[in-house]
Amino acid sequence: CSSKYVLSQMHPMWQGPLAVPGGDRQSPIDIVVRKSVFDSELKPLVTEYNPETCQQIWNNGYSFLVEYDDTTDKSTLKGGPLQDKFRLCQFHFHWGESNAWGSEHTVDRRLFPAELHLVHWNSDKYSLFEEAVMEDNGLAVIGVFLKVGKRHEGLQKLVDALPAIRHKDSVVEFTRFDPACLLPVNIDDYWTYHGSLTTPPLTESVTWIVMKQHIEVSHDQLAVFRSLLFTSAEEDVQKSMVNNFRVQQPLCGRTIRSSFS
Ligand SMILES: NS(=O)(=O)c1ncc[nH]1
Ligand SMILES: [Zn+2]
Repeated sequence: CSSKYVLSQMHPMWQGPLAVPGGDRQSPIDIVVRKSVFDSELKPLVTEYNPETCQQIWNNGYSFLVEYDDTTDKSTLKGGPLQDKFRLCQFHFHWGESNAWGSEHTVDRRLFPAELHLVHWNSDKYSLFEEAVMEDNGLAVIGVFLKVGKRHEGLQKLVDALPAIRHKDSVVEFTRFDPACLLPVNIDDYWTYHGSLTTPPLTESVTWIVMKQHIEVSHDQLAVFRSLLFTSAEEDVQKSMVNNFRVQQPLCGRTIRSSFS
């Protein structure tokens, strides 16, 4: 599936090139439900997250990341489509300037106001994220759609920390946060496919696991996400951190499997 470089004026460079030369398993994509294939061999996902491994929250100039200590197998993911054990290293979100869009993946073209990504790397095969990120089976990212509705009590601790990291490269200590509280009630129903990171280095090393069930956050909670800035404190022009999602990529004949029929 050949790809061409097309850089539009409005294309923010943080997204990296719109297309990766020779990339035939890029993300994000639209999940066409009726074209997904039920795979009865897919197992339930097993997450074992230890809140004690939560370390900091920071603004990296395109999203905010909650980072975990991944020097030991304390917060892990296994099962589902995965053969190995994966270690949680961080989670972050993508969102829009309005509630009408913001997610990276879509379901039958349906957009959600935001999407959570929990990023894990294969600690059975590799010893560092930086190593795993270059390998086919190196990463596993859980995607969870966010809808605007009732306030998410577990998210509020994170929302309250955001004003302290408004600018790019700001970081604050953030501890004892259990990312399991951000997962939907039902994590047995998901779609899975082989894809890539959606931000640089865009490497094709991700087993994507996109949850069918969304979580709800309040309008006000999402508004605080939008109060973050892409820009550092020194820059003259401050740009609000919104629409930090990548454009969708060609499926290139890939099959999306579902864990449910
Ligand atoms: N958005 S993503 O989860 O594909 C990602 N994680 C790290 C870099 N990019
Ligand atoms: Zn992401």
